[in-house]
Amino acid sequence: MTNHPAAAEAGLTLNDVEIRLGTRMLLRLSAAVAPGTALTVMGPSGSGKSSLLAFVAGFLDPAFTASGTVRLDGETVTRKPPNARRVGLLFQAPLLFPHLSVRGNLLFAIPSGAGSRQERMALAEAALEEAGLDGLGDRDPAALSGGQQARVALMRVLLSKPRALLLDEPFSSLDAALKEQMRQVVFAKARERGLPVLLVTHDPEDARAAGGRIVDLGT
Ligand SMILES: Nc1ncnc2c1ncn2[C@@H]1O[C@H](COP(=O)(O)OP(=O)(O)OP(=O)(O)O)[C@@H](O)[C@H]1O
Repeated sequence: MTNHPAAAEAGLTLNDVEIRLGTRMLLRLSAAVAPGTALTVMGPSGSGKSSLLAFVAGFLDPAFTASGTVRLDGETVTRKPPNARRVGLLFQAPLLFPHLSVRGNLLFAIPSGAGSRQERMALAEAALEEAGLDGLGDRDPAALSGGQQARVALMRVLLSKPRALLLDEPFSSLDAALKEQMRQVVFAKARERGLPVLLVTHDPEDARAAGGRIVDLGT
């Protein structure tokens, strides 16, 4: 059997990533995040956590200078535009489109070319069911609870078939019980789908739930 180099490098790889703001070195990081595992990045406010996610996703503000490489499943994407990278982002707020129904939000995420309209509808329905949201497809996102909105946001990002999940304080707006529930759901689904996760958080409980390595930019 041939040992294909790309296969040996499944997941998200950061090589010698350096991000500077003017003359200030914000961060230096090399890491390999295997499919279904997580890397948690912690550190004080202003240490560059969100900038790291922006660099990996391809939309780092030009105020920063960055070097190093980002690889996804062996493909170097450092110079590719965000849409060609196929990474999925989840932020503190669910950021659902308010003018689309819940189903519309899910359909919007499905890559073009993912089958007929009927097949796409079936994917959206399956996602609603998987998230325990059956029967809520016609609602406006604003008519859902915070926990339900968070689950729509998660299913929307998973339907986009990302090669990695980038999470920026994804649970911080949820109350304690929901927070724990969403942690379980998000990391279980990432493991199930074999997605590498890059998590930025202030909360050690998020890091615990994610498992895997923790990098502290403050030390
Ligand atoms: N567009 C920008 N132009 C100039 N400076 C910026 C810009 N965005 C962020 N910064 C600065 O860059 C530094 C790193 O910001 P970043 O948001 O990456 O930190 P962070 O660790 O995610 O912080 P927090 O935990 O508060 O979200 C901060 O000093 C911030 O003020």
